Amino acid sequence: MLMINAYAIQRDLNTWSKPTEFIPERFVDAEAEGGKMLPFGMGRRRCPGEGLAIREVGLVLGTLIQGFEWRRTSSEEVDLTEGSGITMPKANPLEALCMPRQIMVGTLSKL
Ligand code: HEM
Repeated sequence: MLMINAYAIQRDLNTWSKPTEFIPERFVDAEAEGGKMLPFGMGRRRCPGEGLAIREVGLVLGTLIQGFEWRRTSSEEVDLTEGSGITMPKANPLEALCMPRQIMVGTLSKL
């Protein structure tokens, strides 16, 4: 079995500028730097659910943003420290406040 170290590859300073910084713009264009990211693996055993996953993530995130107002629980930045584990969990769980957007209250109350 061949396993690649995606964690190290995706932090390689020869490939990424400021690899540990949150710069979502690098993923806007598949030709840009973000096109080098490997969240679904590579080769014959590459994740077959990639197409579904990409659509699902966009749909879920869009729905949460459309339906709710989101706030941090304090004025401090969200702690993005990495925990240990295969799926790279956060060290500390994310806590956030959410309120239904006024325009969505009618729809949400019917669910
Ligand atoms: C954000 C969501 C997802 C991520 C980040 C992800 C990531 C991965 C990765 C990294 C692998 C290993 C690839 C390799 O060995 O090179 C994998 C394998 C796999 N994924 Fe996903 N995946 C996601 C969602 C899904 C979904 C939605 C499905 C199915 C509906 C799925 C089905 C599979 C299967 C069956 C394999 C094993 C493929 C094989 O061993 O031949 N994944 N996935």
